Amino acid sequence: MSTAEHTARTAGQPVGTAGEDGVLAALAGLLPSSRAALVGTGDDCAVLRAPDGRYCVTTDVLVEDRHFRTAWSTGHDVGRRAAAQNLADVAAMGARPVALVVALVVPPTTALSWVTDLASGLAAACEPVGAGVVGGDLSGGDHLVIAVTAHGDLEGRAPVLRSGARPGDLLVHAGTLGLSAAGLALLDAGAVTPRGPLPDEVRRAVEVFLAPQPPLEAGPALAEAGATAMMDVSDSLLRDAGRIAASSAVAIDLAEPTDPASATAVDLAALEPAARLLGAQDPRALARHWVLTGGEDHGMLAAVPPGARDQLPPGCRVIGRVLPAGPHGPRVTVEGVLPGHTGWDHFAA
Ligand SMILES: Nc1ncnc2c1ncn2[C@@H]1O[C@H](COP(=O)(O)OP(=O)(O)OP(=O)(O)O)[C@@H](O)[C@H]1O
Ligand SMILES: Cc1ncc(C[n+]2csc(CCOP(=O)(O)O)c2C)c(N)n1
Ligand SMILES: [Mg+2]
Ligand SMILES: [Mg+2]
Ligand SMILES: [Mg+2]
Repeated sequence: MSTAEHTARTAGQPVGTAGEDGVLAALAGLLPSSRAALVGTGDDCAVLRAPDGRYCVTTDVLVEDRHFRTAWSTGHDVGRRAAAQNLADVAAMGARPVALVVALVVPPTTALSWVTDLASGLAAACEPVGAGVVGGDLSGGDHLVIAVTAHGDLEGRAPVLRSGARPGDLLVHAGTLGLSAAGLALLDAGAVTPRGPLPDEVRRAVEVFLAPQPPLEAGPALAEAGATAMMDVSDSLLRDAGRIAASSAVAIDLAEPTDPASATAVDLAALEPAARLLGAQDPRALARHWVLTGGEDHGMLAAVPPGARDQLPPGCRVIGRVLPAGPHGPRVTVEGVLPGHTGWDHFAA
């Protein structure tokens, strides 16, 4: 279908029924392309040609009550999270973040200290990786909105796209899986209060939800190790592995997290206390659900050739394998089984 036909057919449809992919498809082809774009829309970052090389750029927005609640998160937490999710997109190209610009929409009643806390959170996330905040914009509005644009230096490496995974590759992951979703579930149920004393066994989940700490070093390290495809996990392991599968025209089979021999079994064990605190009838099943469908941990998910197994960066685990697409086309299975619910979609029906 041409973009014009697509636009005509879908014009009256609310975004709430189109789904994120539907909204992006409606935009695709209407947006002007850039002479400088080596990689345009569709990956974690665009890659632009610069006079002496190429660099990455990406943007992500945080919206009050959609991504965070001020009853749970301090300004510092939101600043760390806003930086982290963009730094993770840069790292997921195999680049090192260098500079952010930050646009803020702030209701007039917001305490100035919330905004200065936000700045200190941005600094806390950026300084350790040598990135700076070099500009932004300010507006008043009804809700807090934080839009961050991040720039990354590929240091001469080729960018690692979502589209390069090949059958035979190993699927690897660095970082946590499901902790953020567990933290959200605990806060949402009122099982913990963020600024009250947190039980030790669930502290990490709440902390990761409030301010994820992606293993940013793993991005460039995986690129150096020969990663063929990479992205950060923002919407869920299943959904984002599905994006690598679709972009690369391959199938992906994940290890079963409830199998004690699988690399994701450690995630399951870390999540079960949270599931028990929530009174889940089957804590393992809820923990498995978080591992597979929870987003916002922002770990690095990559495909690597089997020969790279011995050069994986610290903390990187093999969690699945890349297969030919087969008669069903690109898709993600868990030990051969097609999962039902897959993860977060802002515009899911
Ligand atoms: N409004 C838009 N206009 C043009 N391109 C867009 C727009 N929104 C998203 N995209 C592009 O679509 C692709 C997928 O976006 P998406 O936001 O899902 O990726 P992400 O930022 O890696 O993930 P997340 O936002 O879940 O952290 C990216 O290449 C992004 O630049
Ligand atoms: C108050 C509150 N309710 C729900 C969630 C869960 N959530 C929101 S967006 C998202 C996916 C990634 O977003 P994006 O694709 O925009 O990066 C998830 C898992 C939250 N963080 N805060
Ligand atoms: Mg991403
Ligand atoms: Mg995004
Ligand atoms: Mg998303």
